[in-house]
Amino acid sequence: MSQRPLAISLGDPAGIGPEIIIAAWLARQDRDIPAFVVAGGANALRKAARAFSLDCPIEEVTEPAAASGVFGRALPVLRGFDGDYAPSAPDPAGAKLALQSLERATQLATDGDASAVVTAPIAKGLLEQVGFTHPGQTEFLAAACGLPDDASVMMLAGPTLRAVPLTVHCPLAQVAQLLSTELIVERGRTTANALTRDFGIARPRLAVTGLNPHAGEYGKFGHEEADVIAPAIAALKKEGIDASGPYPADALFSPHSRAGFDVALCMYHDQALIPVKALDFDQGVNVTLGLPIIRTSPDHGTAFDIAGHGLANPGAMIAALTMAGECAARRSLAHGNG
Ligand SMILES: NC(=O)C1=CN([C@@H]2O[C@H](COP(=O)(O)OP(=O)(O)OC[C@H]3O[C@@H](n4cnc5c(N)ncnc54)[C@H](O)[C@@H]3O)[C@@H](O)[C@H]2O)C=CC1
Ligand SMILES: NCC(=O)COP(=O)(O)O
Repeated sequence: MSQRPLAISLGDPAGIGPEIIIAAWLARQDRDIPAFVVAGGANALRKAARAFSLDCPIEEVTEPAAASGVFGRALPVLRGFDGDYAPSAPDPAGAKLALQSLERATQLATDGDASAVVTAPIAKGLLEQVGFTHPGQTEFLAAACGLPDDASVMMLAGPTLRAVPLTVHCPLAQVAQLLSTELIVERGRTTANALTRDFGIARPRLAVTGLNPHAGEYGKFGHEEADVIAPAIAALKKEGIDASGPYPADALFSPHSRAGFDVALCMYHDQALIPVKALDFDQGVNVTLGLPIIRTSPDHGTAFDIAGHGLANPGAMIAALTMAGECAARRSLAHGNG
């Protein structure tokens, strides 16, 4: 296992980020969670621990390398910037802290000082108000790695199902125009490579959904399956990738069908995220594929409605930390650092 810590961004301090980070630290021994360091926000985390009367000492560190030594006795937090803890009351100051933390945690990974970045939830609309210009963190991370926004691919992964939305944060009305054979081939290729590199699946099986009801019903309910999706599947197969479909999306997530693939490539956000969250909400991980760095995140959002109430389940954050650690170990082994 790599000795470098995982870097966690705080997320929006008005959301459930602080409480699930603290809960994950408290579970570190029981759940065998790799050492992590939070990028900034020591005051906010200290106040959150106090608000829940949790025994979570916060220790500020100046270097990420110090985090692994601290992790057993205290939650290590990188010194540098801070803010307040006001659960359920999002404001621009909190959004600014969330952005600073995201930028710093990402930099730790791109500089090689952290083995992966794990992001706590942010509210994209609020972040935009303080200068965030990307649709989401998935695209921000690609840019931080010096790649075009569309180089990164979002995958939602739980114990039961993995699913990739091929189009993500866009109006549903634009999905059909945004889909192209090239986009499906590129994202399918990135997904297949990442499942091999980071998840150890030698020959991943990709099941591709249709866009329309009944995958178009022989053209009666739409033509994207024949015009755009089937040619992409043929091109992926030609590259030696085990892709099949297009399948009617309504039946693809049944237990019978799930046994036959490693990942579903879905045409739009909700087609992919609804089944993963319905099946695995408290263990669902959002993982970014196609980058030189590893990034995971819990599948859920800021949950402003329950922040500060002690209702947040830390399971998805713990799963994100565990998955990041496993992917980092796999990359480290592949580089001969085992
Ligand atoms: N990875 C990220 O940074 C993500 C951020 N978001 C952002 O979060 C904000 C709120 O989005 P919503 O659609 O309301 O989704 P949400 O996931 O924040 O909340 C949906 C529902 O699930 C509940 N919930 C969420 N996480 C929970 C947990 N760990 N334990 C117990 N209950 C939980 C909430 O209380 C709420 O009722 C948006 O601004 C969105 O941009 C949404 C998804 C992912
Ligand atoms: N619905 C997933 C989501 O909003 C997470 O997006 P990102 O910030 O990880 O790109």
